[in-house]
This record gives sequence, structure tokens and C-alpha cells, in this order.
Amino acid sequence: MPPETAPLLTAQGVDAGYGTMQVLWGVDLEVRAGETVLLLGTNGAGKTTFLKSLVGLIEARHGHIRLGGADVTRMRSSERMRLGMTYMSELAVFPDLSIEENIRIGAQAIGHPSPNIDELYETFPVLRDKRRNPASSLSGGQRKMLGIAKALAAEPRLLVMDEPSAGLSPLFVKEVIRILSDLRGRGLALLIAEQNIGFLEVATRVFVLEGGRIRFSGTVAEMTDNEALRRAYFGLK
Ligand SMILES: Nc1ncnc2c1ncn2[C@@H]1O[C@H](COP(=O)(O)OP(=O)(O)OP(=O)(O)O)[C@@H](O)[C@H]1O
Repeated sequence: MPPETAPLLTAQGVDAGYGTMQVLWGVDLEVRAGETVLLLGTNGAGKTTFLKSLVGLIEARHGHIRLGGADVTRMRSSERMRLGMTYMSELAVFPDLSIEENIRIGAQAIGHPSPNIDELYETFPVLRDKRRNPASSLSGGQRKMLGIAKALAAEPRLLVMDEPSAGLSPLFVKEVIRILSDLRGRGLALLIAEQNIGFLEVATRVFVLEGGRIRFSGTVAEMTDNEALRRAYFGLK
């Protein structure tokens, strides 16, 4: 397969869970370079569990995860980050540290001594104005921006995001979608777990997870053509 079409990330037959409870059952998913993949699923479908197994916060019990050609299934989270996969979760920000310190920590995660903070401030001007303030002084939406900026400081090839819309007003959700669309335009691959179908706007491909299994994968157009999914996710007949 030529390098430009080879997947950046491949998950094959991933099983994962907690203690005796199995949550994921043979999950397959691919993200190609520069692609924006949306992982949809209702509460408890296993989205967070799957993202955590991809980035190495929990171990896949079976199956394989490959990143840029390397088998990372048994690698630590920090090694996967060095290979270009960064995870942004709800807990991404340290509230007691300043905004700039948070961004620098994002870069240190890959041993990068001098992140291009000015470029990040161009994308998130609100963070420049408040750069010396503690992260706890930011609003929920601004904190989300900081979480994204901190993740980007690690200069990922693939940014994995868990529910970036959680807790945000519709206006801020639109702003996050605008920023993600801008990042996509710059060639960054994105994998976004969401329940908010507004994110279909930026998606090139969609996977739907239900009960820990992939129920659908295809383009946005294919998803909207599927009557059962249309009913489940758009509330349409
Ligand atoms: N740390 C944990 N220990 C035990 N069970 C867990 C743990 N985290 C999640 N689970 C269970 O695993 C299942 C999948 O949860 P998960 O958080 O992956 O789903 P999700 O699709 O991300 O849901 P949501 O959209 O509500 O965040 C649920 O039944 C949940 O109760």
C-alpha cells in the first residue's frame, strides 16, 4: 500500500474491559493521515474505553493497535505519544498551573523543550490574553480550548479527543467545531468520540459503537442514508 493511503492508526479486533466485565468486543477502526473520524455512540457504548485502549491508558486484552506502521498494542501511553498520538480528555488541564505552564507541559510530554507557543496563541487568542492566569480562572469553554492547545503542543499527527462538546454551550460547541475544522485543514488527523451529531460537519468518516461493538462504519452520506441510524441519531423517521 503506498504510504499516503496506508492508515495512520489501525485497531484490529480490540477487546477490553474492567475486571471481569468485558466492554469492547473485537473493535476494528482505522484513521488515515489527515482524516477526521467521528466515533458515535450513546452513553455506555464503550467510546471512552476504546479511546483509552488506543492511547494506552488501559490495555487491550486481545487484538492489535498499530500507529504509523508500529505495533503499539503493548506500548506505554508516553511512547505512543512520542510516536504522534495525543489524547485530550476532560482531565486534560491542571487547574492550579498557569495557562502557559499547561501548554509547556503538553510539549514536555514528548520531550519537546520549546513549543511554538505563539502559533498556538494565534489559534486561541483568548489564551494569550490570560497566559499568566491559573487555568482554574478560565470558563469551561476556555478550559477546553486550553486542553486542545496543550494537546497540540505535543505536535501530534493524530489527536484523539473524548467528547470535546461535553459541558459546552451550543455557541462554544460551534467554536470547537470551527477550530477542529481549521486543524483538519492543516493536515492533522482527528479521532473524536462524541454524542453530538454537530461534529458530523467536520467528519470524513463515521464509526458507530453500540454495546461495545462497531455497528456501522462509512462516510457521513452513507450514515445519513441508513434509516435505522438516521432514526437513532437524528431523531428522524
Ligand atoms: N473504570 C471503570 N470501571 C468499571 N467499569 C467501567 C469503568 N469505566 C467505564 N466502565 C463501564 O464500561 C462501560 C462503557 O463505558 P464508557 O465510559 O467506555 O462508555 P462511553 O461510550 O464513553 O459512555 P459516555 O458517553 O457515557 O461517556 C459502561 O458500562 C461503564 O459503566
